[in-house]
Amino acid sequence: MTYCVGVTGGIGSGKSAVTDRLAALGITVVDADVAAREIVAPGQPALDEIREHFGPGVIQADGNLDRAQLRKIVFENPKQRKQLEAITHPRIRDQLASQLNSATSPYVILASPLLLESGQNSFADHVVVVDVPESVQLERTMARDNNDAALVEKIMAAQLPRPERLANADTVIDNSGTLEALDEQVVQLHQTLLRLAQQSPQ
Ligand SMILES: CC(C)(COP(=O)(O)OP(=O)(O)OC[C@H]1O[C@@H](n2cnc3c(N)ncnc32)[C@H](O)[C@@H]1O)[C@@H](O)C(=O)NCCC(=O)NCCS
Ligand SMILES: Nc1ncnc2c1ncn2[C@@H]1O[C@H](COP(=O)(O)OP(=O)(O)OP(=O)(O)O)[C@@H](O)[C@H]1O
Repeated sequence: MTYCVGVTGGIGSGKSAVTDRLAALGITVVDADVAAREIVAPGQPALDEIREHFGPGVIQADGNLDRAQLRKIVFENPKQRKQLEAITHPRIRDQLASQLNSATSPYVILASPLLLESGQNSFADHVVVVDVPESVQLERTMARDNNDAALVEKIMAAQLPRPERLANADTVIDNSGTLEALDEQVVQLHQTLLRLAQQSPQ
């Protein structure tokens, strides 16, 4: 398999800001949030299981998952979140494996908010953590998603605490500054990853 770089970070830390820039440099980005949507598309078995477990109230009239409804249920109740993860995570993992296997760029990115929590880091040869203080995570996520602070805090509480995430990093990208400061770090990161990928015995 192509040299795999896991990119993680809490909600709103700037994973997409980093991976969009790497994609623009020609690197294939496999995204767990995208895979999570693909495996619950209408007609997929995971959507039927979600309907059976959570009831018809989490399905919209057009047959798509009512994400806002399910979001409220699972982040209010850790037991329900675990049930949803039991349905989705094995399928997300299979989807990621198949997408990673078909990548042909010099290295491949696996972007995932739950890289460490869900064991997806077993795919990764190198782990990059995109890091900001929790106050910045909260502020940027609220500005982006129009969610209230209480919900964002509950989502953050369902993810690894910042010190534990940082303890698992091979490289840390500090995204507390401007997007220009991020650009500079990403250019350097790309050079480092090209070198590591080239050195890696495949
Ligand atoms: C609950 C759902 C329907 C809410 O959908 P919504 O469109 O509002 O959010 P989206 O999927 O874009 O996720 C937004 C962010 O929430 C966080 N998040 C999502 N699921 C989880 C989870 N199970 N635990 C902790 N944080 C999570 C991530 O930071 C993610 O980037 C959805 O997040 C979901 O199906 N989650 C379970 C699958 C999963 O774990 N996905 C994360 C990638 S592995
Ligand atoms: N350095 C920065 N300065 C200002 N805004 C930023 C910066 N980096 C990212 N943002 C903005 O913060 C928000 C969160 O960033 P982004 O969507 O990249 O995070 P993410 O880690 O991918 O989030 P999620 O886990 O929810 O998918 C976005 O609106 C993005 O445009």
